[in-house]
Amino acid sequence: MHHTLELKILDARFGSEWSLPEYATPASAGLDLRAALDAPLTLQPGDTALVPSGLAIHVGDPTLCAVILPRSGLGHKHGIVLGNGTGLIDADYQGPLMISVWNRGREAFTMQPGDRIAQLVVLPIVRATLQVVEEFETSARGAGGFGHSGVR
Ligand SMILES: O=c1ccn([C@H]2C[C@H](O)[C@@H](COP(=O)(O)OP(=O)(O)OP(=O)(O)O)O2)c(=O)[nH]1
Ligand SMILES: [Mg+2]
Repeated sequence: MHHTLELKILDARFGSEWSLPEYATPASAGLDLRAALDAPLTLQPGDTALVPSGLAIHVGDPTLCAVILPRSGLGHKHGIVLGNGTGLIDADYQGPLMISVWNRGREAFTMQPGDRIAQLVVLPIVRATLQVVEEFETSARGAGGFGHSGVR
């Protein structure tokens, strides 16, 4: 599936110092987002900062959304993940794309302006109509959950 994503450049360093987000390989799902910072920013363990991406996107199509996800290497090796777990970008959002960066690790971490700190993924969305019922049709799982089937 392909979508043309409208993008506004909010930070003039894109196009000169920094390249725009791009897919690293022909089958990559994520577009890396940069920290559009004016100066290096150090996050102490446990700290969170709302970092501008320097970009705005308009997904437009209500059957799509975008999500901001951690980068694996930063998340696993340095504990740099997202303060909101996953950032959900609604298809009608047109404001600045912001990245909530959380240092869940045990050591301070410094971001430099332009560092690729998270990634953007465009996903299909099913919008549901809620239908109130008294009973559900019986399913194989029923109400079992939260590990009720054990680990082996
Ligand atoms: O990591 C994120 C998460 C959200 N957003 C923007 C896009 C999204 O469409 C909007 C609202 O996000 P969400 O609905 O998750 O936050 P909320 O706390 O419910 O705010 P609102 O009351 O504006 O919906 O904020 C970002 O820029 N970065
Ligand atoms: Mg909301």
